[in-house]
Amino acid sequence: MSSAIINGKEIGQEIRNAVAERVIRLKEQGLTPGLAVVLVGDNQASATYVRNKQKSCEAIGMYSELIKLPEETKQEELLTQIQQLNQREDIHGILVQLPLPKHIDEDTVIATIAVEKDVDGFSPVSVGKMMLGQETFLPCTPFGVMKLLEYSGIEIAGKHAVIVGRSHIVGKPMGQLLLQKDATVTYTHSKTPDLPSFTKQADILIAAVGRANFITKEHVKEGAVVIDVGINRDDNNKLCGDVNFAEVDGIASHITPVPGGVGPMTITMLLFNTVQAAENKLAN
Ligand SMILES: Nc1nc(=O)c2c([nH]1)NC[C@@H]1CN(c3ccc(C(=O)N[C@@H](CCC(=O)O)C(=O)O)cc3)C=[N+]21
Repeated sequence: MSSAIINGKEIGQEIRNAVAERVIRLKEQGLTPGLAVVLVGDNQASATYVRNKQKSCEAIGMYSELIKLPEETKQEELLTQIQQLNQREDIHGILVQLPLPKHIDEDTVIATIAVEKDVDGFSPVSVGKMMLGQETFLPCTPFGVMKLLEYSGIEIAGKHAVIVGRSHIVGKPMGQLLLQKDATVTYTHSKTPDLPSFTKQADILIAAVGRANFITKEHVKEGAVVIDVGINRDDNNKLCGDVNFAEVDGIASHITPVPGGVGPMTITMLLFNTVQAAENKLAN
């Protein structure tokens, strides 16, 4: 029997519809939620992502503004831009598209974003609050995965979640959010010896390694829920995840496809956070 497909496009759309309703309520009160996306340089993939984010904003009636800066932008200039966005009344969320050019220090840039506008949830204060279980913007990709699990009726408490990958923006926060829902969490990564001996124990397996088709049938226990966070290009330049879908299909109970799984949820939760930021401003 083949695995149940967790449809991120569909679940994302359902959440976006609810977010669109909140946009209407805000507009009735004279406030249009606004997202600023800062793009430095001309990375082709980044340009595509940014366009998708803007289109998604417009589709639900939000305002979005692209601040496009040249590759050779100095760090100081970028920081000044962010400080200006921090001050703006019409901008509620700020996203600085990563990666940034090598001469710019990402940590410094992200730490400059006002915490109440940090809709990516990447700033040190946001991360600290998340760790403490305090109210804050959650990073969009792990937040989106939590929504996928919730909408698919997958129980988390008491389950063994194994994370493959320890990035600041996916792996680390993903484990934290699952832990907060009472999963037992194991972190694995590129230096983990005998990876399958760990991943084979997973009730919920999160693949966030960034290597095409890296997770194969040897890694997966019968009946596991497999969440594929990867966005890679295979040898034929086709979009694919970290999981070898064809191999794992039928072993997993549930699996997310790429495209149409986690990706659309990342953008959905960005919209969600931005509307929340606007609502917070109205409340304060
Ligand atoms: N500050 C910052 N925040 C981010 O959230 C951020 C970032 N920088 N840098 C780049 C990554 C990548 N990312 C994606 C979001 C959605 C899809 C997505 O919607 N993917 C579609 C397919 C899109 C396609 O066809 O190419 C899918 O999986 O179905 C992909 C990738 C956000 N990122």
